[in-house]
Amino acid sequence: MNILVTGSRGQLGSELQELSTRSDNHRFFFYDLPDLDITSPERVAELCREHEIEVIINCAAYTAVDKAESDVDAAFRVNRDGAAVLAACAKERNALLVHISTDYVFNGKSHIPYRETDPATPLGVYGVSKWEGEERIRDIAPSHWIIRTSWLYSIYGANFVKTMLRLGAERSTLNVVADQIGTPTWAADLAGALVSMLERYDKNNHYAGRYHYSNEGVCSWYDFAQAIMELAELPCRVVPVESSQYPQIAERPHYSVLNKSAIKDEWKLEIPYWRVSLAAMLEKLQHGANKG
Ligand SMILES: NC(=O)C1=CN([C@@H]2O[C@H](COP(=O)(O)OP(=O)(O)OC[C@H]3O[C@@H](n4cnc5c(N)ncnc54)[C@H](OP(=O)(O)O)[C@@H]3O)[C@@H](O)[C@H]2O)C=CC1
Ligand SMILES: Cc1cn([C@H]2C[C@H](O)[C@@H](COP(=O)(O)OP(=O)(O)O[C@H]3O[C@@H](C)C(=O)[C@@H](O)[C@H]3O)O2)c(=O)[nH]c1=O
Repeated sequence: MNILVTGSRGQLGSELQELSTRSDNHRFFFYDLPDLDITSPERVAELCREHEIEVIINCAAYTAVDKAESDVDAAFRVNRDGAAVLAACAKERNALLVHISTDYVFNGKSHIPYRETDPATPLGVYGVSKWEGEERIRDIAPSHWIIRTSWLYSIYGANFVKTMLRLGAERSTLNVVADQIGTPTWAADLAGALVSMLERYDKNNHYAGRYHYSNEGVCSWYDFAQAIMELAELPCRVVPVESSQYPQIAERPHYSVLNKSAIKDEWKLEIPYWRVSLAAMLEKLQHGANKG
């Protein structure tokens, strides 16, 4: 199949690029700004025509959670309107749209892992813009997978793991919130899951579905930071604090663990435990693979 990957220089897009070199079954076409702006219907249509695209994987997004609170129009333009543009193009071409969304569509009031059918009531602009993007896709594209994930990190780009490694090397103590609970996800695992699903995708069988995917297990950002320091053997002491002691512009959900039963049962995926994946990512970084 011919697959277009948007936002290809981000964390997930870069992991897909790395994986694509090992896939003989598909032809991947990777695009990011400025060559492809997903808010341009003309450019999206042109590239899809040129490469005879059958699947679009949308990794493009506005992901700056705090900045989105003041940069509202930009967040909605990419996360809602860009998603709608891709959905319209997928419909026109009879193509599958694989769209990535977030645990931040939930308000965090639950105490059991969120299912795909649980109501979305996002707390901030980023979450609302991603939720509205999901809704546009459901309304427009007959064939789509909406895949919600959480706490992504990668050797590529900027993320919490790299921030902790940097701060851990500079400081002797670090305050990290312990009352926000979720699950980290190595973007390499998510990329692998997407490719594995696409290997088994039947393009004659239109399907609209929503799935949750993260690594296995549960932790707070504090636990995550603690594990990073331990595995990277950094002497920094991580101090657990409440969200109120670490003021941020956007409110984050206190609990955003995702229930992954649907994707595991339907696609027979084996998902690694978050600490195992963290160790694998750090190992890769240690071997000089730090990208961006
Ligand atoms: N990061 C996380 O923790 C999580 C992310 N997600 C979701 O997963 C997906 C992938 O995230 P991740 O890889 O971390 O994202 P990144 O922020 O690493 O990458 C997003 C990419 O999209 C590009 N982009 C931004 N605007 C446009 C546009 N208008 N047209 C085309 N490309 C654009 C960005 O370019 P530039 O950098 O130049 O702006 C960047 O290269 C996103 O949908 C995100 O919402 C879900 C849960 C957690
Ligand atoms: C750097 C730092 C962060 N924190 C807190 C802030 C925040 O609550 C949490 C994580 O910080 P970040 O800024 O990396 O988190 P954030 O940008 O909220 O990460 C989110 O990004 C979007 C795109 C998603 O979709 C989410 O799944 C999630 O990954 O850790 C500390 O407590 N101490 C620190 O020193």
